[in-house]
Formats: sequence, C-alpha cells, structure tokens
Amino acid sequence: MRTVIKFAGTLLEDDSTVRSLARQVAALSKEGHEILVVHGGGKFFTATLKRMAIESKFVGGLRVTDRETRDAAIMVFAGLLNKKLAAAISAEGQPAVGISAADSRCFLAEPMVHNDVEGGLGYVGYLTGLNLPFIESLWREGLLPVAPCLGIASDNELYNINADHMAAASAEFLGADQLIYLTDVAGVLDGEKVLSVVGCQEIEQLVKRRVVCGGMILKLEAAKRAIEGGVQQVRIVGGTTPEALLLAAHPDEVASVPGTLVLGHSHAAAEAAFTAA
Ligand SMILES: Nc1ncnc2c1ncn2[C@@H]1O[C@H](COP(=O)(O)OP(=O)(O)O)[C@@H](O)[C@H]1O
Ligand SMILES: CC(=O)N[C@@H](CCC(=O)OP(=O)(O)O)C(=O)O
Repeated sequence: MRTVIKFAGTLLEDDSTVRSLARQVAALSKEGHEILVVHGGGKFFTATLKRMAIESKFVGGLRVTDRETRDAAIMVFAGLLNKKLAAAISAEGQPAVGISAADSRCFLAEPMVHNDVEGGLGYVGYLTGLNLPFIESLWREGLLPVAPCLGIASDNELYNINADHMAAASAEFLGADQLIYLTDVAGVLDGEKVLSVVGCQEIEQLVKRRVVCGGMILKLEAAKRAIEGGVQQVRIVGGTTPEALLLAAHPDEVASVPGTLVLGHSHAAAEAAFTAA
C-alpha cells in the first residue's frame, strides 16, 4: 500500500503528539506501507516571522511570500520542523530521511499566478511533479522520506507550497492508494459533530452554508484534487485522537474509523443509495 501522510504543523508543536504519531508511522512502515510524510508548519512559521518582525499576509489562505519570507520558510520548514519529525520517526525504529525540494530536485514546482494580488504572491508555488525514482530508491533501502512543503522551480528557486495541496499532488504523482490528513480537529465538523463522510460534490454547499471555512476549505479542495487524480482513499483525521493514524490506515479491520472519509462523486452516490436502502 502506497500512502501519503500529511502532518499539520500544529501537531509538531507538542512533543508527546509527535512521539505518538511517529510510533504509528513507524508501525505502518514496518507492515510494508510505502510512506511519504509531507508536513506543513504554518502556525509556527507565523510565530517565527513575528519574532523576526515580519508580518504575515494571506490571500485566499495562501501566504504572500517575498524573498525574505521564503528564506525563513526554508529555515523553518526544511530545517527545524523537518529534522524534528524525521528524528522522531527514526527514534521509533524506522529510519527516516528529511528531504526537501533542493535535494535531488525531488519536488518540482511552478510559481502560482494570482492576478488579484498586486505584485503577485511572490515565492508561492504549486507542485508540478516529483522525482519518483529517487523516492522509490529510498523505499527500496528501507528509508522513509519526510518532506516539507517546498518545491523547486525551473528558475532554480525554492517556492512555498500550501502543505495540503503539496500532499494531494504528491499522492497523485506517486500513484498513492491512500492519503491521510492528520489535522488539529477531529475531522470535518458540522457544528459539534464529525461528518464521517463528505462527498466531493457536497464541498461547495458546505462552503456556501459556512459549515466549513478557513483552512478546511483548502484541505477539502486538496482532497478533491487527490481523488480526481486517482487516489482511492482520502481521510481527514484528528492527529491527537488515540491511534488515529493506525485506525485510519486499516479501515477494513476496525469497527469505527475516526475522522472524515472524502469520497468522489460516484462513490458518494453509491454510499447514499446504500444508506437509503
Ligand atoms: N467545518 C470545519 N471542520 C473542521 N475544521 C474547520 C471547519 N471549518 C473551519 N475549520 C478550521 O480548519 C482548521 C483546519 O485547517 P488548517 O488550519 O489548514 O489545518 P492544518 O493545520 O491541518 O493544515 C481547523 O483548525 C479549524 O479551525
Ligand atoms: C503558500 C502557503 O500558504 N504555504 C503555507 C505552508 C505551511 C502550511 O501549509 O502549513 P500547515 O499545513 O501547518 O497549515 C504557509 O506558509 O503557511
């Protein structure tokens, strides 16, 4: 099973959560999953920029990234957070290697054009490809790649990529069977209730009805993209829910899977028919 696991940056801020999730990642890897971990770090990055007296500005959920901000993004994402996560997984017995777009050009990007923003978004990109032979060679050697949300473009510059989009595109380009978003909430919420299933065709309505807002909009859009790109199973799961990752990765073996399963159009129709029957 080929699996992309996206870590929300907020989960990396609590050491016991990092240890617990690293243990679960290592266990899945030992079972034979070919895993790519993709991580963000947006909240921690905002706090770091504040300490550097750099103000954060977002347009449509994306951080406007000038050169100074981009350089800081490399330090925070590919430096501190990436090393922390790779070290935690390695400590659980699964050797992990932190790789960024700069290493072997393993994540390719192009600049994102945003006509509504004067001067554009700067060094913000979207993933256009990855170095599959390089990643497969790591798996063959028993190594687990851990990648921050950065890509390298044809101008040889590193670009800041929204981590949810990066995970979805990576899952598509790897031909992954499953994509698991580990986030800081229990799943997609409707008020207090976790929605166990969301169909792609429902996403627009959920946004219109303001059931989802903020970062969850980008996450659901990214999930939809992954499904349209051929990823069979996409789940949004609370990273602090006990054993959430192991349960989400074995949906057929457990009575109740935590979080939200995002389904493609035809799947959702089938599910609705099944529920109605
Ligand atoms: N309906 C919703 N269900 C869950 N989270 C929601 C919803 N609407 C908005 N959110 C917000 O989306 C956030 C998750 O998105 P984001 O911050 O981008 O996640 P991550 O940290 O996983 O990248 C939640 O912390 C919550 O504040
Ligand atoms: C372009 C853009 O907005 N990049 C994001 C990348 C980090 C991210 O997405 O982190 P989380 O997954 O923790 O939210 C940013 O700079 O905040």
